Amino acid sequence: MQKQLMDEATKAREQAYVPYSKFQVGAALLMKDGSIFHGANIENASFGLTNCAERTALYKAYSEGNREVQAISVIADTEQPVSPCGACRQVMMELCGPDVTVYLGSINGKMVKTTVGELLPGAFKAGDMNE
Ligand SMILES: O=c1ccn([C@H]2C[C@H](O)[C@@H](CO)O2)c(=O)[nH]1
Ligand SMILES: [Zn+2]
Repeated sequence: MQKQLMDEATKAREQAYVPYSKFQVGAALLMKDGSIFHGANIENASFGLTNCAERTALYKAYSEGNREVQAISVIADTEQPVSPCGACRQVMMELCGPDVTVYLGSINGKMVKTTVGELLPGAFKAGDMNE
């Protein structure tokens, strides 16, 4: 299962639009109904507008009306398994919750299995806001 989901993320990575960093990242979501969503990083000349692979995949799934994420995989050309940025960790927490499995990989074959909660302990949540 994890190998298959990593393969899906590897496929997604090919669609990265990365004229600035040349750093391709792919993500894949396995939904509870068995369907797969793909995401790649999409950069912009205004660098801050860049969207990471993880958020691309999550926004695609939500936009298509599928909110039931079972597992996430992310892959890039890194020495160690790729580490999602803070923004993606925050979005994963809100859209998936802490218990969803996350597979982080490198194209060199290294992989770690973690969870959204482990990636963002002490996350800020909607319930933290006072009325
Ligand atoms: O987990 C990560 C880390 C980085 N990036 C992208 C953002 C940018 O396009 C490039 C360099 O930061 O990699 C992702 O998509 N996901
Ligand atoms: Zn990110």
